[in-house]
Amino acid sequence: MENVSKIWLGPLPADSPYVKPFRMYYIQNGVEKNWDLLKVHDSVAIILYNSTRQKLVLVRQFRPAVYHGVIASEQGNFDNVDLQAFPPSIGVTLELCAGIVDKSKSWVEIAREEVLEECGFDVPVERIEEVMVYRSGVGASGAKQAMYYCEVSDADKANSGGGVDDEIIEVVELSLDEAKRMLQKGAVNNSPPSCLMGLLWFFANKAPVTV
Ligand SMILES: O=c1ccn([C@@H]2O[C@H](COP(=O)(O)OP(=O)(O)O[C@H]3O[C@H](CO)[C@@H](O)[C@H](O)[C@H]3O)[C@@H](O)[C@H]2O)c(=O)[nH]1
Repeated sequence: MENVSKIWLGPLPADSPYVKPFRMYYIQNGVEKNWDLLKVHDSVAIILYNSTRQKLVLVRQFRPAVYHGVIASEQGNFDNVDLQAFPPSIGVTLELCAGIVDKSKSWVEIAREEVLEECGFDVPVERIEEVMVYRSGVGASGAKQAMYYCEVSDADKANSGGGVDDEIIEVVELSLDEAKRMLQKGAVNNSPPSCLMGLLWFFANKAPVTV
């Protein structure tokens, strides 16, 4: 996964299918203001719990934006990045199974497809429960994300997951203790807030009661 050998930046092409930057102007309290925005796709994310193995199912992947963010925080810019000093592994995240809403299907159907493509579980939409809907990137994109929960079992496993086309996604099973450690006070990890919130929701609402 971290077999990344060369990294460089370039200007955003105007026809990017993923990100469109623009400036919004508005008048608030009689004062003209503006705000620079990014239009990005809405998305779904799915908390997956494998009850056969009592494990949470997450995904690991190299995230260019996280790699960039880590280096920008550390060295203040992204010039002359030294791959020895900043190995690509620093841009690898642990996240909920997720996907962008870029097709005209219902959101829960898109969630079902992501569970199959990324994690290899074939479940009907009736078993996917909506948890909550929120806005991410409130400073830059305001994109909507719907979070779902689905309990799976080994019997639902249809393939090994890993994504489609040239996606490189590793399926990771976390014990509940390992997941709890991600939420401990002082924990530092690369996971997005949606993943951490999803884990908190799981522990508050779904985790098996242990005596
Ligand atoms: O610049 C880009 C952007 C996306 N892709 C492709 O598009 C896919 C989109 O992936 P998908 O699995 O549909 O969505 P995610 O990348 O998982 O991202 C969603 O899930 C994340 C975790 O919740 C959120 O942070 C994001 O905002 C949300 O879009 C990627 O894998 C790539 O194949 C590119 O090739 N280039």
